[in-house]
Amino acid sequence: MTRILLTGKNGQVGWELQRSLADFGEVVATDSGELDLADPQAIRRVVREVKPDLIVNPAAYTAVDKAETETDLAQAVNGDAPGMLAAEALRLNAVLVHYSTDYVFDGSKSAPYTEADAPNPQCVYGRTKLAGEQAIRASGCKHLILRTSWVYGVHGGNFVKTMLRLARERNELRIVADQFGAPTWARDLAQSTASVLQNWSQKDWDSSLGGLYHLTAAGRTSWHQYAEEIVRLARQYDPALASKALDIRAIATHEYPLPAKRPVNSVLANDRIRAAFGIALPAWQDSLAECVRLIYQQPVSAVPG
Ligand SMILES: NC(=O)C1=CN([C@@H]2O[C@H](COP(=O)(O)OP(=O)(O)OC[C@H]3O[C@@H](n4cnc5c(N)ncnc54)[C@H](OP(=O)(O)O)[C@@H]3O)[C@@H](O)[C@H]2O)C=CC1
Ligand SMILES: Cc1cn([C@H]2C[C@H](O)[C@@H](COP(=O)(O)OP(=O)(O)O[C@H]3O[C@@H](C)C(=O)[C@@H](O)[C@H]3O)O2)c(=O)[nH]c1=O
Ligand SMILES: [Mg+2]
Repeated sequence: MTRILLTGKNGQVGWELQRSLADFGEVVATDSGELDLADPQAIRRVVREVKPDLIVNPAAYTAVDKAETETDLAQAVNGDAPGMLAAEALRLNAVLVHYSTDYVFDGSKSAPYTEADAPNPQCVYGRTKLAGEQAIRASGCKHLILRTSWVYGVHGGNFVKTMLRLARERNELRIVADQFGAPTWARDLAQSTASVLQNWSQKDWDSSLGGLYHLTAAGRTSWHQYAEEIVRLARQYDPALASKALDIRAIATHEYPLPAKRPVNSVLANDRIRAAFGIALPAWQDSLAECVRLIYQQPVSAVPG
């Protein structure tokens, strides 16, 4: 039986992984109280106690704007902890699965980014996430780094839930229309992580299959077009929204100033993971429709607003 140490069990992806990984092995799921990734001693102690065959690390410091000022904590969790998990994985001959972000790119490329494109992060969050990737690669442990983008889900905070709340509260939304990416459902990520592991284990963890992969929903959109689709879907389920006149205005990035700079284009090409493991995620609109349906299926108290 495979023993799996999971970090960040209450995050969007961590929550979904608790279920998806259960088919693959025995999951020891931890939150930041049980395993504080800002504490190197705790990392060593917990990994040595659990003695996993597999470490799956969706935990991260994900507050993109706050990271601009809380730089040390972001670096500890995103930049340093992955290297320590990797060093412990190497000692145990365990496999490390880690998640990274489209925000490692500067966004100046117009075509989708491949794994071979040079990262050039423009914000602290992106820089610390890149440091985490590099530490894992340098460790020599067997690993997968899955770079994804614009993650949303039923569980946890995300852009979808923010839009559902704002759509109720306001008559006008102002959303940037000049940044492009691929909104990716946490459940799709968790399920494909489990499929990749299943597939890789059947190939006896062939080292040549490890490394860096882009894994996002298919297609591309802007935050503005994404917001329009979220509201369109929500109108089917929310009587208060169904007939409400709502102006969803397209604005430019400079009209919505934020501390952290985001990439203009961060669409990721998924060819490599499809070739290696036969994995391809659905179009972003299809998964979004399913997720919005599930959000409204929750008890009323769980629906934002
Ligand atoms: N969200 C997104 O849009 C994207 C995310 N990613 C990456 O995907 C992965 C999963 O993201 P997502 O699920 O959205 O993240 P969330 O923000 O939903 O969850 C992050 C989790 O990390 C945990 N965490 C934060 N600090 C610590 C700490 N010091 N020690 C232990 N755990 C900690 C949090 O736990 P607690 O609440 O207990 O603090 C939380 O459960 C991350 O690596 C992220 O960088 C990549 C692209 C897009
Ligand atoms: C709430 C809001 C946001 N926006 C803009 C700001 C920003 O450019 C864009 C997205 O805003 P958010 O702050 O929700 O998203 P952001 O925190 O930038 O999301 C990122 O999170 C990290 C963790 C990642 O790894 C990235 O892939 C990405 O998902 O939408 C508006 O234009 N109007 C609004 O009302
Ligand atoms: Mg955010």
